Amino acid sequence: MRATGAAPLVELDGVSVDYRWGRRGTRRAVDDVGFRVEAGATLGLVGESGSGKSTLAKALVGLAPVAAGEVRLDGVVQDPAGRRDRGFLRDVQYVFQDPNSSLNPTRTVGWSVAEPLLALGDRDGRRPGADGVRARVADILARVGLPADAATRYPAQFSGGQRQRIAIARALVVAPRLVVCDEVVSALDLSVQAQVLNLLTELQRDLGLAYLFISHDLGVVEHMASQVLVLYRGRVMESGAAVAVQGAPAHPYTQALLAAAPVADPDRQRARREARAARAAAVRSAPAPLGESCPFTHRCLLATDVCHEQRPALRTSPSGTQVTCHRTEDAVATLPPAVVA
Ligand SMILES: Nc1ncnc2c1ncn2[C@@H]1O[C@H](COP(=O)(O)OP(=O)(O)OP(=O)(O)O)[C@@H](O)[C@H]1O
Repeated sequence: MRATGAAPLVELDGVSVDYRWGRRGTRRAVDDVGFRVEAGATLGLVGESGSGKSTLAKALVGLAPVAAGEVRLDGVVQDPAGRRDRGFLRDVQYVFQDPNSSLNPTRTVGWSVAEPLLALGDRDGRRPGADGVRARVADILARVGLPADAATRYPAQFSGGQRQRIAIARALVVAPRLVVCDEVVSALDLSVQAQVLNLLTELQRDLGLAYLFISHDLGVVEHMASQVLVLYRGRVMESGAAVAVQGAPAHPYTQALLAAAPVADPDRQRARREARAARAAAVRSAPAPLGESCPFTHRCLLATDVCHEQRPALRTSPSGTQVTCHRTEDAVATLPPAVVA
């Protein structure tokens, strides 16, 4: 492991993740993606289901193995196989879409919130005594807006929004510096979503937290993040300041996401047909690799031969974002007024 000077809090550089596919094959879920998150800042990760958002975040925290590239915390390169030391696990916490995945239904809320503190200890590596743990749990539950007696009750006695607050408290009890928020409001009603988003904003202001904020909804991401990274099929489509990506999207995929227009996906239809054929032959094989083309080609109204033949490099778009698109000049020129406004 090595440290580099004046490093960002978290940095991923050219990260790829492969999952096992069939007996011997692998499937690339994230392909050469990089980003950085500075202390106290929020980076939004956006893309439709299956675009690799969670996989990328899991590569950060060591839950998905890194096949290529580097994950760094404070400039220190992390183990590609996923081992993380206690310091990392305190510094970087993960909140999932479903709070039930981190809350034990048979244990009190106080127990679930205290557990990471007991497992990881304080910053000095020591476990606080019983009184210290109780005080910390009470403080953190109050911070997330739960009543004082919440610690003695069970998860089932709370609403979905309150359970997500408990999951956030559980992440915060070890005083992390960055919290991965993975679709944390997707399962909540709209009014409860707004309350939880406001809570996250307040916590960031009060505690100086950084967030990696994951959502399929560009509107929600823009509300939370100053910087945005748009993923599709494991690759970066566009990145930049949230206002620029939202206000003048320079990639046809970002434009489609914003317009929320249902776009036919021949890629998926083809993949389904191939899967059916493979099942029929009782042979499992990896899907055709993306190869040297733009992965959005088959859904893109602007695609030409070059899009099928050459993988677009990351470059600056006319609207100032970073984009991987051969046709970005035309994409920006043809922005519908509703998107530009
Ligand atoms: N453990 C796994 N083994 C094999 N393939 C996986 C695994 N986890 C995810 N994948 C595949 O990797 C790709 C990216 O999945 P990922 O969950 O990262 O996407 P996502 O953008 O977070 O989508 P969602 O919002 O639906 O979770 C998908 O094709 C998915 O099927």
